[in-house]
Amino acid sequence: MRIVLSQIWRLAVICAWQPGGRFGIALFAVVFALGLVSVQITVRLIRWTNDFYNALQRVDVAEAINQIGVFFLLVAISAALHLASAYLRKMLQIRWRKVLTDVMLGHWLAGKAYWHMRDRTEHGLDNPDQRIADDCRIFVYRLTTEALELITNIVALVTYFAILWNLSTFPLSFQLFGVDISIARYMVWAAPIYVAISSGVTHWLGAPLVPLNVQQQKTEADFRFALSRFRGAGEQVALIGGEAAERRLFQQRFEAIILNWRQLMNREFILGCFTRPYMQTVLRIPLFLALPAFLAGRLTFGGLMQIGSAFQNVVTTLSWFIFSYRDLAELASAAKRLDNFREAAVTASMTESGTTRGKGASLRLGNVELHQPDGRSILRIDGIDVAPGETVWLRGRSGLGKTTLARTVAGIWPHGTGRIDYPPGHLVVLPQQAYLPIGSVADAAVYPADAANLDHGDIAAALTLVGLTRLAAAASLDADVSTLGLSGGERQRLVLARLLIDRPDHVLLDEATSALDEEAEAAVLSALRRELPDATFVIIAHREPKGLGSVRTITLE
Ligand SMILES: Nc1ncnc2c1ncn2[C@@H]1O[C@H](COP(=O)(O)OP(=O)(O)OP(=O)(O)O)[C@@H](O)[C@H]1O
Repeated sequence: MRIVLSQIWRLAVICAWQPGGRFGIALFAVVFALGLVSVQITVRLIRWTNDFYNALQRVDVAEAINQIGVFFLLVAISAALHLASAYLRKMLQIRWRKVLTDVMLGHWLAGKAYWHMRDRTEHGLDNPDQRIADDCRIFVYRLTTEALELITNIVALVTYFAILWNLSTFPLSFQLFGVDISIARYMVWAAPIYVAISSGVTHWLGAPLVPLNVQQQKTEADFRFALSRFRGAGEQVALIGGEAAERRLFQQRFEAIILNWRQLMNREFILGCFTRPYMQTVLRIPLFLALPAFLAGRLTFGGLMQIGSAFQNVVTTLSWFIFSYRDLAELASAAKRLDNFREAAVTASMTESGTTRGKGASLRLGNVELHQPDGRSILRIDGIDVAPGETVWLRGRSGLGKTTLARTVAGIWPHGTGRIDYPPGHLVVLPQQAYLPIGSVADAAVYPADAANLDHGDIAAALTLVGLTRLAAAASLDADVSTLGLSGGERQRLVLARLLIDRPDHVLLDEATSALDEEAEAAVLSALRRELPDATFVIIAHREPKGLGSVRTITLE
């Protein structure tokens, strides 16, 4: 329980204290104040019950009509308060959700945490996209709703209790085994005892809902991930005829949803067997309890209805925990997943590389040894020195560790030892898989820069130089790149065009031209060399790169 509360607290502090979130505190306060006014309206309604029913008992028509007017006025104020409160609460929710989402995105992207966490599927770390999109929404919605209700209910409780205390002046007197027993103000004591026992039972029955909710979110996300991954790999699956295998996977993942869903619905059913009858009895029990006093003539009819109404308010306010158990369970599970995710992202963003990185006159690797995450050795390099402006071809058998070396030079592979020195200037590493972002051809050609800040004439010229003349036309630059059906080679050319716009000082290409035929590769590489005459080129490839002038070959073993 303490852990859950501290998780909720940490996330709530993020929502409220980050820039942009503080105005939310003011909104929270206003909604809370509206809640207090609503409590006063309810108090007035309790008094109205007395006035109205006593008027009925006296058959006082004028007073009864007057009270009906008062009733409509109170209802109108109550409705206005409710609408204003709901509106402001939604403003608060979207504001805090934005803050929380921004913070989570920041943690995920900082220090390339998203990359270090990519294979982690422990509790709360799976499907980070869902953590950010869904859990931030659920958490903020539940937090604002439940926290406001909790605070308002505490204040309301004190108010209703005071009313009940003042009204319950009569004792309950009965005989037990010949002994006279009299319980003063028994209506006041009955309410909390009744609710305390019921809350205990609710918690006992509902506790398994928290882990079941966590698991439900996970299974849903796993299913959605399988579907979206399939969508992205449509061509490969279609070519190989993998529909049946994919279907099996979808079914497996959906079975997991069903399995957990059944447990969840059983548990909710068990809990409902208690809370549902409870909700209905709560409204009747006060009348039964106050009946002895009414029958003994200690209460008027209006007094009976008034005390019933006050008791009902105390019990329903105290019962907030019981009625909200399912929502509180959802809040707790969203907080748990988000807090675990946040912690893991912060830790991942601080992942330290085993290799020492420094500055030097050339790109120099000294005694570099690369490992797999479990510590097994991949590749050892005694020394490689690449002078600025030089062109080097790194070759080695498949699976030797060339891509891992490229990742190490790029600074994202942490498992290794040794030292790497970097010359002054800007280094760009391009992998074999050409990544095209969501957006236009121009966006893809300048990624990660913003196409809006660049001259489209320069972008068109770069595309022409890498052989993508058909994309260089103004209309094509604005076309959605995902709709063009670009071939593997065209995608690689598009990515290589970025070098002509970005103009880095040092370039490391990890099989970034592997989808081009030799002639096309030579044409693109010679265009790159011509346009970037002073740049260093390190090419990882299985065949010798042509078009770059004199090339030094280093064979890795
Ligand atoms: N994230 C990872 N976790 C565990 N092992 C990994 C990981 N990435 C790479 N490896 C292992 O490291 C070894 C080297 O892989 P790498 O991709 O660097 O080879 P490569 O020389 O680029 O191969 P190829 O020429 O086939 O592209 C392989 O045995 C691979 O399985």
